[in-house]
Amino acid sequence: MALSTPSAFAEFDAFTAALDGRRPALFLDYDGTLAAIAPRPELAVMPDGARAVVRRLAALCPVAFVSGRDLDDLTRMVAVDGLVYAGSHGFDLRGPGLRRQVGVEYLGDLDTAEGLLRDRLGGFTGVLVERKRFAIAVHTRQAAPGDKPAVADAVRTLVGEQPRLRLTGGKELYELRPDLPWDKGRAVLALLETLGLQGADTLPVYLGDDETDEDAFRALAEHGPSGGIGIRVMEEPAPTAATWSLRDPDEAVAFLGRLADWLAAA
Ligand SMILES: O=P(O)(O)OC[C@H]1O[C@H](O[C@H]2O[C@H](CO)[C@@H](O)[C@H](O)[C@H]2O)[C@H](O)[C@@H](O)[C@@H]1O
Repeated sequence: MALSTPSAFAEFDAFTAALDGRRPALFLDYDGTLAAIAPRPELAVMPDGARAVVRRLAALCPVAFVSGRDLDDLTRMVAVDGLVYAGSHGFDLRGPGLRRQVGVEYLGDLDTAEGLLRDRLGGFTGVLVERKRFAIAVHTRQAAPGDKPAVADAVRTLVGEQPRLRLTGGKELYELRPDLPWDKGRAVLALLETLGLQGADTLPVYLGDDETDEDAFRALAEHGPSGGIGIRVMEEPAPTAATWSLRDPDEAVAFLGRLADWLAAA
């Protein structure tokens, strides 16, 4: 686990040298990576400038979004046609000629858990239960600080009662998802295979900011002969399996713009 990683923006020439003549296949996280963190999910809007850069890049190399958001929500927020989108942390995939859902047999478990969470957490002001097709997020960003330990206890108790689901974390949230060996990393590897991007001429590059993105960084670090590059978006150095970093979503957009210029000139 690296603690300090070079900036892919400040050291852009070194970053492009690491591509080693290969075309990047870009995998982009949404919240905290291209959209700044906001008080509520619907307020985390991707700037038009970011959308324009994504459109430019999509004409130059493969681009996919991989997010914890619900697939339809993610697709609506990004609003760029023709891309591959993976929602619910990679359980729900859609793109041109592509449709795959992992864990359909867990939808009933998620429905049950959602009902119980809404019942048990309804008394906590500011706690938001967000249902995605293949995951449930419990947001505590707007909760009273004094309520947060009780919310955490309630979530953990419920997960203990639902052995077919597992708990993951994130920025001011708890998430329940099918207890399957599937995550953003496995979804990215599956996409590389499905989209025919495993050739020696392509290098996967994943941008993300959160603990669920670490699954993708690890998967790419361990990925076959061609490997892959992880870029963690983070304001402070933190342990990460990524090998490069960017400071915040603004810098991520600036980096992607520079990458688009570089690819267009190449
Ligand atoms: O995989 P991502 O695209 O990074 O999605 C992870 C979660 O992002 C959203 O929650 C986070 O962003 C919210 C808006 O900025 C913020 O209010 C919240 O505290 C963050 O945890 C989204 O709502 C979740 O469904 C995603 O799983």
